Amino acid sequence: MTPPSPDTIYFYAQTDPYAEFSNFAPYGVCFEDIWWPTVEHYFQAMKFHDAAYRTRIRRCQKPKDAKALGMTRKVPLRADWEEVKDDIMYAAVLCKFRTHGAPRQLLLGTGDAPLVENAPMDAYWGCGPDGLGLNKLGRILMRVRGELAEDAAALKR
Ligand SMILES: Nc1c(N[C@@H]2O[C@H](COP(=O)(O)O)[C@@H](O)[C@H]2O)[nH]c(=O)[nH]c1=O
Repeated sequence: MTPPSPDTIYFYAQTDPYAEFSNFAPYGVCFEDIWWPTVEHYFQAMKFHDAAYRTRIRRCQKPKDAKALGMTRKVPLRADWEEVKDDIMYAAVLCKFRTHGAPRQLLLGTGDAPLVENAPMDAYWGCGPDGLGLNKLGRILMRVRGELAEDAAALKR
């Protein structure tokens, strides 16, 4: 990844600005009539075909607990996870921002600013320890921002 520009917006912890952009933020999503407390709960549960284990993840009090259950390899990971995980994340993040007005307005208000998940240990979804990670979550947020701007423009037509 190229180095960040000066107007880059970083997000990660729930105690930092733009916490609403994190998958740990308390904005639920609904898929197939089932409500998930956060994007993180949904994303972690989708790693597994085991319905009971998915439910266990959904019932976690906190997203960090959902993530911990999702990190286990005692329950088999679905075989196609690496192929489907980006699409699952995109669908969940889009659903979150279409469902909840407050984070949607915050996201639309960032204009064209680059968005980066400042995750120190994650060079896939975030920028990783050296800041040069793939930042897939930030990229998804920028794509979702474009979709939301189109939604808003269509409403005005
Ligand atoms: N925000 C945030 C994290 N980042 C989130 O972790 C998820 C990646 O999970 P996995 O693909 O299983 O490694 C993804 O949703 C990413 O945004 N991790 C944390 O431990 N704490 C946090 O506050």
